Amino acid sequence: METAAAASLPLPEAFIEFLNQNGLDPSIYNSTIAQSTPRYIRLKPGYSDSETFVSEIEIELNCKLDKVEWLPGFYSIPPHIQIASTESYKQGKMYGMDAASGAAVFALNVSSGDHVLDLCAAPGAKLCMLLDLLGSSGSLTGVDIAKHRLAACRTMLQKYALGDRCRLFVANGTSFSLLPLQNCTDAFLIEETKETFKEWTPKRPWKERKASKARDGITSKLVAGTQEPELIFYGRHSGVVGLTKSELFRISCSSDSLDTGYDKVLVDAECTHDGSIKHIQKFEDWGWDTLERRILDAQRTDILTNLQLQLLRNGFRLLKIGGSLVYSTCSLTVAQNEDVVEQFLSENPHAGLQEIDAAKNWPCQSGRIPKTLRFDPLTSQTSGLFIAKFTKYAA
Ligand SMILES: C[S@@+](CC[C@H](N)C(=O)[O-])C[C@H]1O[C@@H](n2cnc3c(N)ncnc32)[C@H](O)[C@@H]1O
Repeated sequence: METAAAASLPLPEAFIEFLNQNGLDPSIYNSTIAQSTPRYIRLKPGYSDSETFVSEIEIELNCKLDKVEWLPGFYSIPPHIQIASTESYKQGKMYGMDAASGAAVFALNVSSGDHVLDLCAAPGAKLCMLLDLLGSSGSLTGVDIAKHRLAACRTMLQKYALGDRCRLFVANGTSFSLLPLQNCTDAFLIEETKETFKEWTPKRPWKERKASKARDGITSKLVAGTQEPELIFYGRHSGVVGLTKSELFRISCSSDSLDTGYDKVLVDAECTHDGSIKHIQKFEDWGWDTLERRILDAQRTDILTNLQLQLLRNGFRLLKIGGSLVYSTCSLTVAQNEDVVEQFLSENPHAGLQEIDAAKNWPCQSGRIPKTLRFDPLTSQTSGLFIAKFTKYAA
């Protein structure tokens, strides 16, 4: 039956077989669904409940904003509406962000004062939302292995003056070990003779730029985790200002019996992006053979699932006892989601899945493991996303 329905879709047979193997309905990749799925925008807190502001945006976009009742601050707009040229977007009062992605951030339950780690942070849509939820206390540490992507994230933080409590590291998330600064700063006596971090400025001395350029060449060799994380941005209240370099890097987690750590960790892992219909549709232009290489190749999937598991393990290692970790991917395959969760739980007796309370009103379904969630594009009217939330019972 499924294959017959799928035959009418412009998808290669190998992809349809892949979907069937993963228990996915090929009809979700129907171009009609892609065209009818709305776009979502997130309004900055302080603006999201202002009727005047909503009306202003409606005039700017020349369309009606429909409030997403199940997700605070989110509105849907017709899929063809472009937001990038509007003043509200340019001023950082409105962001383009899929509602399912917003749900992954919301699931983390970030509150003011939390120390949050975003282990796969670039290009930063979720990081910006995390910072908005954090408000004026706590801290956020963003990590990504791709320097150019994290640099784009930094540009956004600077442009919208969002990064006051944030620091960004180019580093391998599978081995990143730096703890939030609040745990150790009190213990330091900052010696005046040592060079300390001054307030961040994009204009760095020539000597520093040269050193950074030399490091760029080796960023791609971060894989084995031997490379020191590279701090590419820090805000005035991120805890970095006033520390020496050795102090910054000493605050690291070296033992497995960690009783301090981050209150909240987001692992929005690298994946095949097959849950995004818009992404899959791009292969019509890129060529279906590219899709076979990037999504269907078993060897690549093995490498990816291994990476996802390692990111989850390390994120959990850096989580404090009683803290929460959200693992999310925009893949709908079991291998990158439930299998990773199952494997992780089997090796971590101190990890448990947590119910996502807010999800009772969300348009999603349970994953194959109870308490995990799947946003399926067909029923949720969002992009596809998998979410699992863990807590740490002991070190
Ligand atoms: C799904 S994207 C993250 C999207 C991001 N959370 C956002 O909301 O904009 C996955 C990210 O993981 C990063 N990544 C891949 N391998 C990594 C690793 N070993 N350590 C840290 N980041 C990694 C990629 O560079 C990519 O930016």
